[in-house]
Amino acid sequence: MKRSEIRDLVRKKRNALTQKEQKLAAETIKLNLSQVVNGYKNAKIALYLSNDGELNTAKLIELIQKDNHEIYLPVLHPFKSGNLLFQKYEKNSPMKANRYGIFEPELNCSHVCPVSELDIIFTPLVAFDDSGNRLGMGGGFYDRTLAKFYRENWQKPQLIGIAHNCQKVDKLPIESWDVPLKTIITPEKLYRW
Ligand SMILES: Nc1nc2c(c(=O)[nH]1)N(C=O)[C@@H](CNc1ccc(C(=O)N[C@@H](CCC(=O)O)C(=O)O)cc1)CN2
Ligand SMILES: Nc1ncnc2c1ncn2[C@@H]1O[C@H](COP(=O)(O)OP(=O)(O)OP(=O)(O)O)[C@@H](O)[C@H]1O
Repeated sequence: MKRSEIRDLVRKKRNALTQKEQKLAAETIKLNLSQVVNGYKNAKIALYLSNDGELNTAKLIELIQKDNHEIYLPVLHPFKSGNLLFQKYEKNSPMKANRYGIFEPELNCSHVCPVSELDIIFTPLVAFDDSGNRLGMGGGFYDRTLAKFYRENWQKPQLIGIAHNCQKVDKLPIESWDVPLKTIITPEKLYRW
């Protein structure tokens, strides 16, 4: 199957999850989330606001904030097209919908954190495979933003994918620019490669 076909198929699957299934997934994944965040103190953690049937991250963000970590959200880069910035998110941060209808903090350069200073980036994904390869929404945003940091034994930030169990496929066709993940959490399992 082509990447675009897998993307369409898995997006349909996750959008077909019922509200009850979504709620259960968001509750169940908390344990695996705690496993990967445990050990960090006052960390800088990038997450994202869910869209398109993604596992709902609202409660996960609250959980992480309660533990005294700082939360950062992706903001579409205003002039470096296809790249992301990560900006601090607090309860009262002014927000606006981006061109995909996803809410992001209103750009304020003094609240932007360089990628190299983030401890963890939780990435959204559409599909993942047995080897930790990741397929996203097709914008190349995370791949482009992380490309300059990616090398063997890269330690920080730790990249962790979040997905529903139904987003796993056997094998993804990979491209040279794909940044693989070493950790993915689903409600069912914590994958490490
Ligand atoms: N929750 C969340 N936030 C995220 C991402 C994500 O995958 N999930 N992104 C991860 O990179 C970036 C946004 N990337 C996105 C890329 C495409 C579409 C999308 O809905 N595409 C439409 C076509 C829209 C159009 O071009 O007008 C579609 O495919 O139906 C959404 C987000 C940054 N923020
Ligand atoms: N490091 C990079 N440099 C330049 N172009 C890139 C880079 N990474 C990805 N792209 C471009 O972005 C486009 C989309 O890539 P791809 O389909 O892999 O995105 P994705 O992983 O699904 O999306 P995302 O990372 O936003 O979740 C491709 O046309 C690719 O050429």
